[in-house]
Amino acid sequence: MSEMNLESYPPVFRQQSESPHVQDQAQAQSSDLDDIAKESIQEYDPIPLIDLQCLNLDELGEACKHWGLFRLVNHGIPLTLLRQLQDHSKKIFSLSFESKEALVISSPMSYFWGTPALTPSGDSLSRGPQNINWVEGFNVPLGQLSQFQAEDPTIDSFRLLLEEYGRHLARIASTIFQAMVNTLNLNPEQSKSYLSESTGFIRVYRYPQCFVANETWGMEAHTDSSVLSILNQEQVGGFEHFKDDKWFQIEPIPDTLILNLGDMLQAISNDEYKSVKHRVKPNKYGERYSICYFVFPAEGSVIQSSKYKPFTYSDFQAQVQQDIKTIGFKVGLERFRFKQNGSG
Ligand SMILES: O=C(O)CCC(=O)C(=O)O
Ligand SMILES: [Fe+2]
Repeated sequence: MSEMNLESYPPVFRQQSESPHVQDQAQAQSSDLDDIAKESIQEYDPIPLIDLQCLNLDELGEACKHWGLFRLVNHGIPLTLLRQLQDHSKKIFSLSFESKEALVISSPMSYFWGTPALTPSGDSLSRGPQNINWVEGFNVPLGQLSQFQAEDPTIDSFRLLLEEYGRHLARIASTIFQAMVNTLNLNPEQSKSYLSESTGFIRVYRYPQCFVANETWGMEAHTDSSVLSILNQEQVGGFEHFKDDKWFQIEPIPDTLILNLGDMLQAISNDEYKSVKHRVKPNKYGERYSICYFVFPAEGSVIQSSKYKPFTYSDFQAQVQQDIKTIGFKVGLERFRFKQNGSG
């Protein structure tokens, strides 16, 4: 078992054994989890591989249509940058819980735990204790980073690494999106506003070691609201995707990226491509780290689709936030789908 630095964990995650408090929370969730766990397949699924240096549009189209995600290689991010960012993230997560809270005060970044659902300003959306997700993270709106100079050297070098990483991710997302516009035969002019680099943000996550790993989620099943999401998971796996009514694990392969299609892309593609359902399993034996990038349509850009009422990403986000607050979960695209005619 790895050594734990409990002081660095948000208090809710500090139990070293199954305390009654955690058991209560876990029991509230367990019937849901039991249902899902039964379907879970404990084997790795070889997801499609896409080479960014020689993009094959047919393979890209197939991966988007049938999988909703793929592994990206030859992405052009210097491995030293990736390592530095991973090492720096670990260092920051190992600080005490209180220091992490203090670190982001008066910065555009926010620190959160227990849920990945945040308000547009980066605060956790309040949720009941029964759906605590075993995760903590930093939310980093890339567009606001350059105006911000931190006095604290730890956070300032973190900022510089994130900015550089963000530029690479923006390049990768634009290249892939452009290729998708071609495979889908979308109007290139209209599609320009469907992906805006300035909307990009990064989430750096740590999934604390978890002693009730069979009874809770690192991150519960969801689809991303983005156009595209690009993630890097370190050695400890736990990322799973849903395909053909089954859950599959995705093997962590160092230096590769996983690209997920989000809800906005599903709408833009008239449901030709699907946003992929995924989740993260917590780990009993060690901590898991991941770095995820999300990118969205330009502010005010109206998504025109044959399947959905015209809407902007802000309309979508407002609806998601309202649903999480009122009914406890995201309904997503179904809120915007045209009603079908007839009785069928
Ligand atoms: O941590 C991961 O690997 C996935 C995170 C994720 O799915 C999300 O932030 O939407
Ligand atoms: Fe996600």
